[in-house]
Parts: sequence; structure tokens; C-alpha cells
Amino acid sequence: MPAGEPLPDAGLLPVADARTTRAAVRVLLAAHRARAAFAAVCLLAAAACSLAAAPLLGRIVDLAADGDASGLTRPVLLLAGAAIGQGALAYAGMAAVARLGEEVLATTRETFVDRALDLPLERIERGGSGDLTSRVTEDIAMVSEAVRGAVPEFVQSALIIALTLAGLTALDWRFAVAALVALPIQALTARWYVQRSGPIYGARRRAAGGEQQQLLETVGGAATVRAFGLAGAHVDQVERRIDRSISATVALTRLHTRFFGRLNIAEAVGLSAVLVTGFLLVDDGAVTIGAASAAALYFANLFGPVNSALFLLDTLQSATASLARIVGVTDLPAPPRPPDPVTSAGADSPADLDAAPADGSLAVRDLRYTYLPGQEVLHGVSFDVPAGGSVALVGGSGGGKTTLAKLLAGVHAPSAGTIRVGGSGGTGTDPVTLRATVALVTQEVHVFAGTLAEDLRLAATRASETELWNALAAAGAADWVGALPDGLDTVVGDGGLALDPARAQHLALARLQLADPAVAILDEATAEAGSSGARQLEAAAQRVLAGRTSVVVAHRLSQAADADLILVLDDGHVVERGSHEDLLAASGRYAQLWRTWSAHRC
Ligand SMILES: Nc1ncnc2c1ncn2[C@@H]1O[C@H](COP(=O)(O)OP(=O)(O)OP(=O)(O)O)[C@@H](O)[C@H]1O
Repeated sequence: MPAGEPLPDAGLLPVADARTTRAAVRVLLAAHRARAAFAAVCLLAAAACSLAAAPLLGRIVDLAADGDASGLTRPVLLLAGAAIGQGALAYAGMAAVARLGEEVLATTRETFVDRALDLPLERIERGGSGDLTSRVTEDIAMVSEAVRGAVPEFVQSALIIALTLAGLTALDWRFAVAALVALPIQALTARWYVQRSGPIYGARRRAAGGEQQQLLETVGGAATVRAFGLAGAHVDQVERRIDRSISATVALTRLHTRFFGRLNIAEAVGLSAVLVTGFLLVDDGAVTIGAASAAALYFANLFGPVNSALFLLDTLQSATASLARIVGVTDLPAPPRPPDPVTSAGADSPADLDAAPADGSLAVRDLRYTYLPGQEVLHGVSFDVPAGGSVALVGGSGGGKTTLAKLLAGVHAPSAGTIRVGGSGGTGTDPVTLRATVALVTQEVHVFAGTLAEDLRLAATRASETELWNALAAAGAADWVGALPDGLDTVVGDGGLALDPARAQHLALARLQLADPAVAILDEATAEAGSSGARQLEAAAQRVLAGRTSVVVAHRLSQAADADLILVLDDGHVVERGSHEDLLAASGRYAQLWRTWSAHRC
């Protein structure tokens, strides 16, 4: 989907239909054709070995009936060989399926993360980030669980069932017909189970979640619970939650008991039909007693695979639903990749991609943006910045400063108008190229879990330690990082040292310095005006922005005073533009904002 084109559907992220899901699985498997073929051959051969057991036992029965003990050695040896062969082949086949599953899962996860990171922000906002999160966590976990357990077991069971039915037919087709008597009971049982198991599993998951939540609340808030004398009430609530959890588990156990009870009836009916058929056929002289015994054994061998295949149906059903939600995202078309600034130099660019920007100059023309249909929040903003120039965006709350900053950084695609970086792209630089060229530092700085060095190297993988320290010095963070006992090896982020917002901002500025973009956009309001923190951050920002084209959302007007160009935004319009001196002299909106701001800063 080309950037900027209207998105196909509103609301949640797409869910693939059954055909698309199957096609995606086929494509994934095609990449591992050899392993898939090896697994299939091993499992088929293992199933064939298991089938050899019944006729061999039948042969032993025939020899015993004839009183011929001398011929027993061969079938007994063959029986042992078949058992060993089955074990070895099943092991090799299951291991290959497991490895295949892991490889396919890894590819799926990588593609998912790739596509998720490329999704336009408005797409995620419309669906709610919860939708994306639940696909990454619950759906991937569901599919992983199925790939590791249910899928190999189901494939093996299905193969054994198919081959056993073929074996029964080979003995005498009437045995296969007799075995099929059990089929309607099994089909009805499976339908009955799948209809009921989903809601019961759901209720058990909810009950378990509620129980865990209640326990966390009671134990986590123990001091408050005790202080307010709420222990009795909390114990009651915990008991109620545990009771609900127990009831859900009992309901599930009852369902399983009834499910297997029904399958036992199917087995009894089918086995009776095979035995009666065997009796009649032996009576007619159509088959030997050994063949009839083999048929009965074949049928008995079906119990395990049939039961497990039916039992796995609901797991596979849930996994398929989860897979459709994952494929819905992985199947989204990949956005066009920005050209490599080095390799694309001098080469013809594809028609839909801009050439890599030659420098950091910005030309913005008639930029418009609409979050919600019919409610434009930027109404035709135009301005130019030469490479290395600086712009400050100023104005009251809701004026459109952050929106403009996000459009310039390629976070959102403009609803209309163009942004051109480095004079490239007659129709405007596309958001993907913008994201690769323009760096944006916002108020929500994410500190990634890991060491400080790792966090910094996200911006420049090969940066040396000296370069890291230089970047920290430019960002004004070298002092406090140097004072940490582990310095650059200090673990930060989740589970590590918690960084306050100002320090996180320092880190973001250091990353910006390391990434060394031609254009940088700052939209941060971490420190209060007049505080020493604010002054330090401003000085750091100035150092880091030196030599780059910069656009700063000036939450504190001191950030605007030195800019080459100040744009005053009000309700999505540029209502004033010029340098600090020009605008003060004009005694307009900016001058008024400056007076108010100056009076309030300490
Ligand atoms: N995700 C969104 N969905 C819908 N409307 C939005 C969204 N984000 C911003 N807006 C609206 O767009 C307009 C411009 O908001 P924006 O945040 O760009 O202004 P701002 O000048 O940066 O304000 P502030 O200084 O308070 O951050 C406002 O009317 C705001 O309500």
C-alpha cells in the first residue's frame, strides 16, 4: 500500500481469510521443502512400520492355529524390527516437524515485527495498540504452543489413521466398511466437544486471570489492606475467585470425561462391527483367523490416534484463528524501502521512490492533515528551511505543532501537500524516506532494556566507546553516566536502573548525535521553564543540533529565540513567521506570547 493512500478498512487490523492463511502457510513451508519432505517420509514410514505389526501378529495366530511352531522365528523377528523401525522413524520425523515448526515460527515472528514496525501510526491508533499487542503476545503464544505440540501429534495421528484404514481395506474391504460404523459417532462427538470446549476454556482462562489479579491486589496492597482492616473482605474475595477457578476446572474435567466416554462408545461399536465382520468372513472362508485378528488389532490401534486427533481439534481451531490474525498483519504489503544513500547515488531510482535526499534542506508546501474525517487540524502550512537552518514552532495548545513535527518526521503521511527534503522528489519525499532521513525526539523517550552502551548503539551499531562518550558529552550526560559505578555497562530500562525523564531525554539526544541525521526534530517538554534542568537540556540540544537542519517545537520560548525562522501556529494556520527580533518588532502574537512567557519565567 503506497504511503498516503487511504487505508483499506477502518478499525482493527486485518484478519486473513482461510484461503490467505493457507497460502501464507504454503509459502512458509515452501522455503523448507526438503525438511518438510523428510519429515513426511519419516512419519509415513513410521506409520507403515506400525501397520506391519497387526498382520505379523495375525500370521503368528495362523501359525499357532496350524500348530506350526517352526515358522514363528521370522514373523517374531520382523515384529521386533518393525517396532524398532517405527520408534526410530517416528523420532526422526517428529524432530524434523518440530524443527520445521520452529523455523516457520521464527520467520513468522520476524515478518510480523517487521510489518508491525512499518505500520502507519494512524493505523495502529485506529485499531488500538491493544489489538497489535494481543497479536504479538497471545496469538503468537497460541500458534507456538500448537506448532510445538498439537501439530506434530495431529499430523502423526492423521497419517496412522489413513494408513490403518488402507491396511484394513487391504485385508478385506468389508473390514474398512465395518470400521467406518464408528465414524458418525466420532464426528458427532467431535462437533459436540468443539462447540463446548471453547467457552469452557475461555471461562477457565478468565477465572484464572481473575484469581491471579485478586491475589496480586491482596498481596501487593497488603499494607493498605491491613491498615484499613480490609483483610476479611479481601480473603472473601480471594476465596470467591478461587471457587470460580475450581468450578471452571471441574467443568473442563467433566467435559473431557464425557468426551472420552462418547469416544469409548464409538470404539465399542466399531470394534463389535469389525469382530462380527471377521466372524462372518472366517465362517465364509473369505479370510483366515489371522487376518480377522489383524483387522481387530488394526481397529484397536486406531483408538489412540483417533482420540488424540479429535482432542486436538479445538487447540488447532484456536491456533488457526490466531494464525489468521498474525497473517492479517504479515500479509500487509511491505512499504517501499528508502534508497540506500550510497548505492543509489547516480543510479536510476524506481519511479515510486525518491532519490536519497542530497542535503537537509526542507521545502514544505500546503501541508494539510486530518486525524478524523472532516476535521482538518493543519490547514495548508508552507515554509522553507535551507540545509543547516533552524525553525521553531510556537503557539498555544492544540495549534498543530506536534502534528506538523510528526508529518515532517514521516510518522504520519500528509493528507495533502508535500514535504521535500534535499530538493528531491517532485511529488514530495515519501514518509518511508522521511523516517530514514529525519530523526524525531519526542517527550516519550523509550529506554530500551539493556546496558547504556547497547541502548546508545541502537542509533549507531558500530560506534566505538570513545564515540559513545563524545555523544554523551554533547548531550550533557557524560557527568552522570561517568558517576555510575558500571558506567556504560549500567543496565537500564525494564529491570535495570530507572532513568528520570530528564536523563532519558539526555540519552535520546546522545542517540541523535550518534545517528547523525541531516534533519532533526525536537518535540520535548521535559523540564519546567527556568529550571536548571531546562537550561542544561537546551544547551545540550543546541550542541546536538549544530550543523543539522532542525525543527524544534518550542515548549519554552527560550528554545525559539535563536531560531532562524519562527512559525507561530494557531488552530492549524501559520499566523506569524519571522526571526525573534522581527516578530518582537511586529508586536503581534509572538511578541505577546514572549511578554507573557518572560514575565512568568524565574
Ligand atoms: N491522535 C489524534 N486524534 C485526533 N485528533 C488529534 C490527535 N492528536 C492531536 N489531535 C488534534 O489535533 C490538533 C493539533 O494537535 P497537536 O498536538 O498537533 O497540537 P500542539 O500544538 O502540538 O498542542 P500541544 O502543545 O498541546 O501539544 C488538536 O486539535 C488536537 O486535539
